Amino acid sequence: MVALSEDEIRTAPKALLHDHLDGGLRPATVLELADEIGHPLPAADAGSLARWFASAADSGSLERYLETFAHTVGVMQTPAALHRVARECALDLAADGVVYAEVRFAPEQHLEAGLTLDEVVEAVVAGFVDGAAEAAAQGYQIRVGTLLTAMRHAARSMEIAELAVRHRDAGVVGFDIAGAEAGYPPTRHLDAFEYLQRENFHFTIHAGEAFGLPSIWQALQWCGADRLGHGVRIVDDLDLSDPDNPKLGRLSAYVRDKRIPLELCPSSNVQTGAVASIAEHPIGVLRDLRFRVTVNTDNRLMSRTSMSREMALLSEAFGWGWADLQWFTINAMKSSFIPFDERLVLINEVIKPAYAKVLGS
Ligand SMILES: O=c1[nH]cnc2c1ncn2[C@@H]1O[C@H](CO)[C@@H](O)[C@H]1O
Ligand SMILES: [Zn+2]
Repeated sequence: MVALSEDEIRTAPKALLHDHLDGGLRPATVLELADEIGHPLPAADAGSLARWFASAADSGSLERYLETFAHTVGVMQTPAALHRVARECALDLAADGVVYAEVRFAPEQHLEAGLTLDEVVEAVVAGFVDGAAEAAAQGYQIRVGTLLTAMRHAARSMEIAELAVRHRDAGVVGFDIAGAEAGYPPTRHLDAFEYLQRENFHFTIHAGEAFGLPSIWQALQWCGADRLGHGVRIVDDLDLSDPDNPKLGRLSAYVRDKRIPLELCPSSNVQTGAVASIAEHPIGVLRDLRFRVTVNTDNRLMSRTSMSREMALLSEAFGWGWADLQWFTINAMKSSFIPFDERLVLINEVIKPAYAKVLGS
């Protein structure tokens, strides 16, 4: 089968659950914002800056990959800058054919110029709303939900969880923890997760990316995560020695039985060394075993990618076609943090009719 191209995939509706606001800036915007505040950058034009982000992030280590965020977070410190980045994010995702996106960022990293946590959230949510409205005027439909992230090495998760709940009726649909995984287990933030559960709120946890099964187990069985950010190391709990008879361990069986969504991010995993190549990415076996797999971008700037590109890479590596892409898209919608009836509208009125056309039925 001929692989689907990025251009073909761009025309189909897609849903994205794992995308970092501070990992998706346009290179030209980083340059302009840095210029305004005198933030020193490692490159002087948009082309070289784009290459710098990609190659610096290509380090094989999550810790070194994360160092590149100093140059995006550094220029996102005012309401105007936050609004601009969020607005452009909505526009860029919409132009890529993304109809539903949950975009995350860590408010605690945007306080350097004196903003309050609430002001940071308000600027970002307003940027998403304005970007989505502009996209609609250009003929692209997109809905963007905001996830608030707490940094796992820091100690503000309870405050950020309360911030998320405070803004739940104004665009914030979930909570997350991110940052270096090794040495910072999810249980460090147990009070925040228990609070969110009492509030009937939704959260995902970055787990099973740079560290393995214990992190996934804690995220689910101690913290009660609704989804796993990455979760790719769940393959360590599969016995694939007999290809005709794959065996699931207790944890991987639980993840599959409970339909726990895996927010897989193929290109990001190759850059941080979590997997060797797209072709060897466990998404192939996880999809075959019918885990609740979703495809995501993680950081479009650092990976020079988009939803269409991630799906094109997978189509090429695994021979996947429109039916597979529809399955990933519906999986993502089913796993989203917006209300059930709103998910159904997107699935039945936007996603299924568009795929029915390309599938020729
Ligand atoms: O793949 C990842 N794993 C863990 N942390 C990440 C990843 N990508 C980005 N961030 C972290 O999340 C923060 C908020 O968006 C970013 O500033 C970055 O430090
Ligand atoms: Zn991430």
